[in-house]
Amino acid sequence: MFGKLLRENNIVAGILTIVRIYLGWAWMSAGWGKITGGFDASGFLKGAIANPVMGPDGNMVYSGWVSFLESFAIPNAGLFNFLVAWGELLVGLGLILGCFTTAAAFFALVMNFAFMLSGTVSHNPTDVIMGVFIAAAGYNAGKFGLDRFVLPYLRKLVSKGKSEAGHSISA
Ligand SMILES: COC1=C(OC)C(=O)C(C/C=C(\C)CC/C=C(\C)CC/C=C(\C)CC/C=C(\C)CC/C=C(\C)CC/C=C(\C)CC/C=C(\C)CC/C=C(\C)CC/C=C(\C)CCC=C(C)C)=C(C)C1=O
Repeated sequence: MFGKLLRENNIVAGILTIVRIYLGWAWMSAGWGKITGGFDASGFLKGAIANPVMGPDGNMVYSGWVSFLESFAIPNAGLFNFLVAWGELLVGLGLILGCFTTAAAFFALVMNFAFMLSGTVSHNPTDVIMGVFIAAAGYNAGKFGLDRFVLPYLRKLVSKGKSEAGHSISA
């Protein structure tokens, strides 16, 4: 019942539009700041490895993640500087405009979890709460946005492609 309300109700769509724009603005300005300010994640990554998240027993909780940072993220810091800065900007734009909203919310969550696993709390948990509602609402979160036009257009394009493929097979 709650799922249906989230995914179909117009008032919920209106509330999610406000949440989307608020969250999108935060992502977009963070990304824009990184792109224009020259961003280097390597200091943060080294810090995350030196001070990993510890459990109550004094052991590392996310040792697999720390290995990933050490063996893949640090040697490819240039790639992550690009991915994080532009990812933040695009996710922000997508959420503000309501364009590919579900995909934008999904990638926002990927980044929130990457930051939290690296030991930063900041406003990641509240971003996650907003992101989960936006992603769970699917089309309804972008109903008052570009998704209203973009998704039906893409659906038409795909079904046209499918029927053309069908013709060529049967011909
Ligand atoms: C509070 O948090 C925090 C931050 O701060 C927000 C931070 O920084 C940081 C600091 C961060 C660092 C120092 C980096 C740390 C690095 C790591 C931990 C390494 C590991 C990192 C990762 C694994 C993350 C990697 C990044 C990923 C996966 C993100 C990738 C993102 C994308 C590819 C973008 C996806 C976006 C989508 C899908 C939305 C796209 C939609 C748009 C752009 C809309 C555009 C629309 C238009 C332009 C309009 C045009 C219209 C169109 C197209 C439609 C046409 C219409 C028709 C009808 C045809 C921390 C810690 C933090 O704790």
